[in-house]
Amino acid sequence: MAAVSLESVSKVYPGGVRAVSDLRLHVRDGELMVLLGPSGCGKSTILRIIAGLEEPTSGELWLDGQLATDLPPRERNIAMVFQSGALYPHRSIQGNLAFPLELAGEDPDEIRAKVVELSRALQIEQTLDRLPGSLSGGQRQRVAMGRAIIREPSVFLMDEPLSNLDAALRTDLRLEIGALVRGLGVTTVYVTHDQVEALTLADRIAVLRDGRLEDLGTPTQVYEDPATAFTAAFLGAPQINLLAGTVYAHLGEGSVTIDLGGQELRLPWTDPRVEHLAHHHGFPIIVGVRADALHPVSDPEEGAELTGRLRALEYHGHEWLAHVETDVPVVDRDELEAAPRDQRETPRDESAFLDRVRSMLRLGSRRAEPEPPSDHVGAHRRSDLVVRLRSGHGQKVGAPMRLAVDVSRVLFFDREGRRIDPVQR
Ligand SMILES: Nc1ncnc2c1ncn2[C@@H]1O[C@H](COP(=O)(O)OP(=O)(O)OP(=O)(O)O)[C@@H](O)[C@H]1O
Repeated sequence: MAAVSLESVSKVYPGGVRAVSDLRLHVRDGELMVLLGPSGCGKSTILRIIAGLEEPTSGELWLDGQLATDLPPRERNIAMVFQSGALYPHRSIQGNLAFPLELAGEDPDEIRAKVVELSRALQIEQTLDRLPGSLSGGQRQRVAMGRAIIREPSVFLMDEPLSNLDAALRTDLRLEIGALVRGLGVTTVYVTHDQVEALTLADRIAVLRDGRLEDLGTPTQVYEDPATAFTAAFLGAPQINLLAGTVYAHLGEGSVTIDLGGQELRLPWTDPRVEHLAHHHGFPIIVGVRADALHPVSDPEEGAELTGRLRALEYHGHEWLAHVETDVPVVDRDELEAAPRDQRETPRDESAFLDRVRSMLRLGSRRAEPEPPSDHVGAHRRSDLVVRLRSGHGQKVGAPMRLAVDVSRVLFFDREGRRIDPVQR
């Protein structure tokens, strides 16, 4: 039985903003579900609907098998922590933690015991007699979590609880939140736009885009086997390379090639993805290649190679990132935004396809190159491939670079951004 079920839930705010669209999501009992997506995709609205702070426009909410759509918030047995959990400034930390139990009329000795136990788990036992004003941001957030969880809610909701903390503290507290909610076995829905938080914390991640569920799976499923190009681009740093290609099935030769504007990748018939790719013969697709699926080599295998010129080398401490200029048309994530889904191009109508793809995913960080000079083909935008290197040793900026492509890890998406071969869930 799902502890929290949203059945076809939609939310349209007064004024017409559609924040959530036809969402079906089942959070299992004891599960830590992370809602991940860019700003404005509806994450907080979903959390507020679960808490009862917002009414869905349509659809149903079920809590522990009971229809809860119209249940008042206080009858839901749900606790919520926000970005900066507000504390009572004139009550000690002990008083803040005890407050929900005092309200519930619990025995003072039991309250004291619970407060001490929880403050130990949250590593704030030395602060119990102090006022919130004297605590660090991280300690205050620990108290806020403790206060929310002390009355043992059946569902724990967290809305970006770490976003106001510095990086080191975020890492510490992230680990502690995971340990705490798993230790207590409380069903938790955790909202963030930080992919690292999502990947490290979640049992499952629900990726949201424009109020819709884009993908749902364990961290490894959504990272390694993403259902859409949007998910692939949202998860992972550096961001996945998204290339525009065209599929050609060669029945005689027994292979499928992906034409990448002058360069090509080849898949033998033995590759299980070929069967699905062959249906797209003559059509443009999106090819996703993670930075660590590319390796500089002197003698790559035919059909698993991309060539270019090393334009820049970036030192990141634990790794180097090579920016390799190629003639491969790169799909620019900055320009990807919601595309109309009823639009259809004819095969090989690549410039229309690219225009659409550019307007499909709007997420990101990588800056587009200036418009291509005249020796570039068609309307394609030429840009860099990003390659992860363990060492920059021996690499010379400006030199030609041959890259072996780990074709088994390449992801193929149709022009709507959906995976061409079926994902495993
Ligand atoms: N009370 C409201 N009235 C009208 N529109 C709203 C209201 N609350 C949110 N919205 C809109 O609904 C959409 C979803 O907002 P929501 O806060 O749920 O997204 P989010 O993913 O949590 O964003 P963020 O990460 O920036 O907090 C946005 O377009 C937002 O402007």
